[in-house]
Amino acid sequence: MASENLEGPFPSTPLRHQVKKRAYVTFLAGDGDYVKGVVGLVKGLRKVKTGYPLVVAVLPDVPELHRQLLQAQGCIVREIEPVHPPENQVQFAMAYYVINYSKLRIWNFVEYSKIIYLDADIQVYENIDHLFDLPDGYFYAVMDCFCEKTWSHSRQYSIGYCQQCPDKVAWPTEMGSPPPLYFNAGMFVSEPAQSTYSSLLKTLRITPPTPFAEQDFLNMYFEKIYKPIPLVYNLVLAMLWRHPENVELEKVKVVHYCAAVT
Ligand SMILES: O=c1ccn([C@@H]2O[C@H](COP(=O)(O)OP(=O)(O)O)[C@@H](O)[C@H]2O)c(=O)[nH]1
Ligand SMILES: OC[C@H]1O[C@H](O[C@@H]2[C@@H](O)[C@H](O)[C@@H](O)[C@H](O)[C@@H]2O)[C@H](O)[C@@H](O)[C@H]1O
Repeated sequence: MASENLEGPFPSTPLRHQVKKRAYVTFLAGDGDYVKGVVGLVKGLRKVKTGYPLVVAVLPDVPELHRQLLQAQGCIVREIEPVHPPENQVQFAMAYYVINYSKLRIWNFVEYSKIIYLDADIQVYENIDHLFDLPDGYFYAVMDCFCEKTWSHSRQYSIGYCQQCPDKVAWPTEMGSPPPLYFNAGMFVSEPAQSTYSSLLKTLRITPPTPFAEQDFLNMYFEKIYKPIPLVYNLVLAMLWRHPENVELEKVKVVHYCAAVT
């Protein structure tokens, strides 16, 4: 007997009566070790007794064996097509990050009313399901840090300014307004919607790539509705040595083992 589809939505149910669901989402590309990160992520979410599934958005190059491994761990595996930045301009983004534009596909997961996105190099140590109850209509994420060498291309880095300690080196008035608050795109809370998804892709087509690829793009796109949440929800490791005064380790719920340090 075919396994019963318990996932829904069920075609016979009129849309207005379908219960919109919530899910954690991560992104997986290639046949390398990131799949181990996803296994660690789903085990961590299970250990903290989350009430929601983990959906893994996989690019076509993720091997069947890795997909089966993730399904065996209870993940919902959904194949997505890559998203490419505007033609012939990809050189403006750091090559390592271009693959991450494909994260934009998750706004098309419209069977979910709200998602919490987590990179595969993230581990969850305490339950964060309550973030799903944050007010709708905003984009929630943790502020990033500009002090790593990966930021050496930026004005912030050149003058030693960081939003994590805005009083240490003040933004010079002669350089105009300080940059808007900037989030790390390895963890965020957002609401998939067809309108948002279409607008993201349409806007991307006319937006030249920049060093941090989709992270820069998402910061620009969601700037007006971005709401910072405490760093306990996405402790980027570099914060430990760049801004230890901002870290209360015993309160940290989510740790992000960013590329620059792994
Ligand atoms: O080859 C890759 C590169 C990236 N990713 C996914 O994209 C996320 C962001 O990339 P990365 O972790 O390298 O960025 P970081 O936060 O470390 O700068 C990863 O966590 C994975 O979920 C992937 O699956 N395969
Ligand atoms: O494609 C751009 C990426 O930008 C972010 O990673 C960066 C950022 O955190 C910098 O501030 C660090 O200096 C750097 O090491 C780190 O790789 C996101 O975590 C990742 O998911 C992805 O969006």
